[in-house]
Amino acid sequence: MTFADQYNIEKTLAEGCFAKILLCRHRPTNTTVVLKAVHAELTTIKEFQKEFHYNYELSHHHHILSAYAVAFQTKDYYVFAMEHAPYGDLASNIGPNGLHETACKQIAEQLSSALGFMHSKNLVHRDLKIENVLVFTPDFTRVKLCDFGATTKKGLLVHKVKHTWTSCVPPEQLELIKNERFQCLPISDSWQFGILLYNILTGNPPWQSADWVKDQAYSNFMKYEQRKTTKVPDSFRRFSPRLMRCFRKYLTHDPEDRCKITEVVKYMKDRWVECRISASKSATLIAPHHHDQDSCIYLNQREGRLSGDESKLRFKRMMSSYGLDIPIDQTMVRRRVWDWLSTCDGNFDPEIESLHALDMAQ
Ligand SMILES: Nc1ncnc2c1ncn2[C@@H]1O[C@H](COP(=O)(O)OP(=O)(O)OP(=O)(O)O)[C@@H](O)[C@H]1O
Repeated sequence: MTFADQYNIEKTLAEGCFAKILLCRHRPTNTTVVLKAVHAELTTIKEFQKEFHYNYELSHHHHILSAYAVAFQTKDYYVFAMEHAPYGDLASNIGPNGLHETACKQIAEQLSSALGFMHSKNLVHRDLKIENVLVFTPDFTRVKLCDFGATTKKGLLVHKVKHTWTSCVPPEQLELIKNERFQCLPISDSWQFGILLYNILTGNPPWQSADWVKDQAYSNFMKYEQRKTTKVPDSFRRFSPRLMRCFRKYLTHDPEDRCKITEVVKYMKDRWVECRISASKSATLIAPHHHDQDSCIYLNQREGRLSGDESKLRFKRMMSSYGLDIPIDQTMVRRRVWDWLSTCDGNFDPEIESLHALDMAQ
């Protein structure tokens, strides 16, 4: 058939090398659907049927994208229909500094449930990344796993997934030579889950590739994970010891030691991100006693990407959003910030902290 027989194409949501994702209105039922149109030249009908079949059969899980019982072929495409995710994918929802801890916990819980369900059916997703998680509510209380193009039965021999980020490839697969096949196992999803968790918490993957020879960030983490050093890698220093324990289990270099996908549920009641103020060399760790995580601020972040002027501007904007408008009475500001910080932590000692950030506002 042709698209025009039954569908009005309203928008192209995404277009990759292999497929187009189209937002459409199905005229006979007047419903909005998304059509995944896979280039017939670039895939086999068997591969298309496999993706559609897995997606459709897994659809009844609350956190797996629903595919409808609709598949057809046009001149150029194999097509199947699915529900529309109104807020797009996770990649387009994460800012440069990642998401709030509460949102990350919700996402982690939902995805571990979806992947745990797949693993219970002896299926491995194999392409878990932020682009393959769709958002249904703006507060992330409903997200769903999508793209079952690489999904494979546990134990089958497979090639590496093509067209994915190197940061998502588990170390045991990086080490393979070209075209070498390996056994498909659920622990590769566990690895990708660990990477995704870091990615949503910080806005970036933890390293470029899990190659301990070429990638310093990975090599640092691997030494820590294998207890060759107690030094927490810089890029993980914002996390609590409990979350570090969890990361160690997901991102273990040796696949045999890697945890099951659902391990993360054991860490839901723990604090994940610690509140650090690294304004001076004697940076104090401030762990608020209450659970209002919005009160966590990172002043003068080590990884800060802003130039001095941008930081000043941003800081001024932040102060004015708290009612401290410019021109600022610095003594007054300092006193109010001290007061606020001491309510966060009884141990806070204003003598020790220089709060360099305040000087930036001057
Ligand atoms: N049902 C949907 N609702 C809204 N957006 C969607 C939907 N399905 C897919 N998308 C968007 O389209 C993008 C690509 O979808 P999908 O991963 O299924 O295609 P793909 O060609 O297999 O991609 P790739 O091979 O690059 O992983 C998603 O990252 C998402 O942004």
